[in-house]
Amino acid sequence: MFKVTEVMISEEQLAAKVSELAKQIEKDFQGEELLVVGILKGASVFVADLIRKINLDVNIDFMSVSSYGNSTESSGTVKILKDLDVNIEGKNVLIVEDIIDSGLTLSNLVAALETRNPKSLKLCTLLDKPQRRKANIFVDYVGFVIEDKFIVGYGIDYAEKYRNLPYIGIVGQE
Ligand SMILES: O=P(O)(O)OC[C@H]1O[C@H](OP(=O)(O)OP(=O)(O)O)[C@H](O)[C@@H]1O
Ligand code: HPA
Repeated sequence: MFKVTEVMISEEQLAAKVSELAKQIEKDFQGEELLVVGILKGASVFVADLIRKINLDVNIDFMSVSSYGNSTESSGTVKILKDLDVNIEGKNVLIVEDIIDSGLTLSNLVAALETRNPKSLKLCTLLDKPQRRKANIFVDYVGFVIEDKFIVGYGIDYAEKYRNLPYIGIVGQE
């Protein structure tokens, strides 16, 4: 039976990091407009907290993409299940993810969005698991670099469960 066996990142630590990331983003985009794009469903909680700490002219949108079929393929195309509502040509775009693992989702998504000619395209992730990386991507804003443990909470699921936990927990065998 799988259960959440340990807290990896507390609610307080998450809140402090979200504020810190928001301040960096605010500084980098002073005087600019910003389109924040949350990747469903995992990033929904993080993006909701993050935008409320960014004191800039911010618009938000969401995308839903399917997981890559073949995990050994790093240059495939991402299947877009829900596209952006707006045209990003000439806009500053910040993609917000909950976690980067192999990096395949994000690298394929970046390749797809670059063809639409945004003014800038930056990446933000709450969690980064570099040990599992298969695609080489540069991430502009990283919350926490974590070890290779299966985690849940704060939007992140295990079989669609635990997204509503207010902290990041480790899933283990009971
Ligand atoms: O770096 P990668 O190995 O590509 O993995 C990261 C992706 O996996 C998770 O999404 P998931 O497909 O589980 O969908 P969800 O956000 O709806 O839970 C996460 O939200 C990232 O989008
Ligand atoms: O550790 C994880 N937990 C849940 N979903 C994930 N998707 C990539 N890594 C993870």
